[in-house]
Amino acid sequence: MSAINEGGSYHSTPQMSLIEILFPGLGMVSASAKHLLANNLEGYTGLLCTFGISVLFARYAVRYVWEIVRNYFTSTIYVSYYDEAYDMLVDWVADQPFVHNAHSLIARVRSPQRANNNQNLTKKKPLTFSPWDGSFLFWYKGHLLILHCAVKEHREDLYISSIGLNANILKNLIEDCRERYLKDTQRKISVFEHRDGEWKKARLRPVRPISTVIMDKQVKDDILRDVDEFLDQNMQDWYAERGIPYKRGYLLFGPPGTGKSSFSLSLAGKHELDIYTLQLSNISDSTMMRLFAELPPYCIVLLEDVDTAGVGRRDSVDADQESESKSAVTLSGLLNVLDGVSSQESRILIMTTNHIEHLDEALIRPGRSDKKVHFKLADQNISTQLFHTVFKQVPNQKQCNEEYDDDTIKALARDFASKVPEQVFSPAEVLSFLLEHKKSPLDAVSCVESWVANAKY
Ligand SMILES: Nc1ncnc2c1ncn2[C@@H]1O[C@H](COP(=O)(O)OP(=O)(O)OP(=O)(O)O)[C@@H](O)[C@H]1O
Repeated sequence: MSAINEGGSYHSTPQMSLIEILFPGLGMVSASAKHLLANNLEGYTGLLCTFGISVLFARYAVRYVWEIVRNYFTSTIYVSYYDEAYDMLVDWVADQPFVHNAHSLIARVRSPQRANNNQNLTKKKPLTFSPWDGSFLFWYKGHLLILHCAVKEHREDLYISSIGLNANILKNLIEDCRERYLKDTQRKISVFEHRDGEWKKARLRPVRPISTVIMDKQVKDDILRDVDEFLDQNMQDWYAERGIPYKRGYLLFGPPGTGKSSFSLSLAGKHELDIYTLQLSNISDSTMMRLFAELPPYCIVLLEDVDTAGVGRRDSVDADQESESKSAVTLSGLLNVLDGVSSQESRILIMTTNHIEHLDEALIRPGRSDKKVHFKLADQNISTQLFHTVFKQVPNQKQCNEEYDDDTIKALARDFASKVPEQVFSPAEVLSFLLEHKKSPLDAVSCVESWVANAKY
């Protein structure tokens, strides 16, 4: 251990050594102070120097003591930005009184989906503030806690610490955040996307009743029964006893706007499952493998438009090109991940495509796509049901449509559907037309022929 003597050289003393052990660097600071004063820096200059050095040292000492306290006398829970616990904690923190006194904050526009049920969202683009980049003290159930926000490359990780070596109060807090978050997100589906090679919750979508996705009744009943059966409580054991991997895959195919994505979201809502969506065109095989390995049990993995992701038929893909591809998923990479050990069990895979004919046989064989569901353009039945969806009599809206009783609506629906040519328009197109005339079913019927003529011919 060294200090500076009057001549500027270094020497060691036992006292200094002890101080240096407790506060590394203090010896240097105090020797420098002595040195300055010994050189006859008098009056205010000397005082100012001493004061400055003391302040510097005090800050250093406080930080040092704090590090010791933090490491040996506190408990800490770390919450990663990429984990859903982060969303739970941030939502809770944003509503805490200590946020008002925080000196470093981040402002976010809170989307209506993320707002609490009891929050007034009449204001356009409501703002929410949360602490950012710093440490913040607050009280929780009589305990003094510290929230530390550590910003790294535009993202922040959170740490909460309490005094004492028992982390129970911190666990209680996270559990409270979780309960509150689940209450706020009831009847909503969490949609996860990949960001920086990790899953991150991107949005909450309101649950859409499966009855509002209009398709052939038999086809719908068949797939719903299949999913119900797969998710049955005893099914995992059933699969395990027979050594069959517990996973199920569906391929939804058909023209754009026929309800493939809507059906997937409704299915997730019906079974209270989260959806993990992957855009295969902008990730590599290794990233995809890691993401699949990190999937939680019981979720839906949605691979949309698989035909556009460069995983088309093997005969149309240059073998060299496939093996060299480092930035996009390859067909063999995808097949490996769907079958491999890293692929999470107890998950439902849904692939959607507009062009089933562009997909390799290997991708759509049973085991990877256990059921293939054809989503069709609107036929008479679909057009009739869409008409009912838009003009159905809702009790508290009856006064708007009181001149139309159920029988009249039925008759108008039949009339409307007979004027829409079969297998020409997608349900999305028919729905869009009906919404333009949502105030008047009569208008919808009288305008449909000219719409058909203008739209397609
Ligand atoms: N069968 C349907 N029943 C009810 N609504 C539908 C149906 N098909 C489409 N729609 C409506 O049209 C819109 C687009 O549908 P959706 O995105 O589900 O189609 P998609 O088949 O997934 O299209 P794409 O192949 O382009 O992804 C949705 O808002 C949905 O409400």
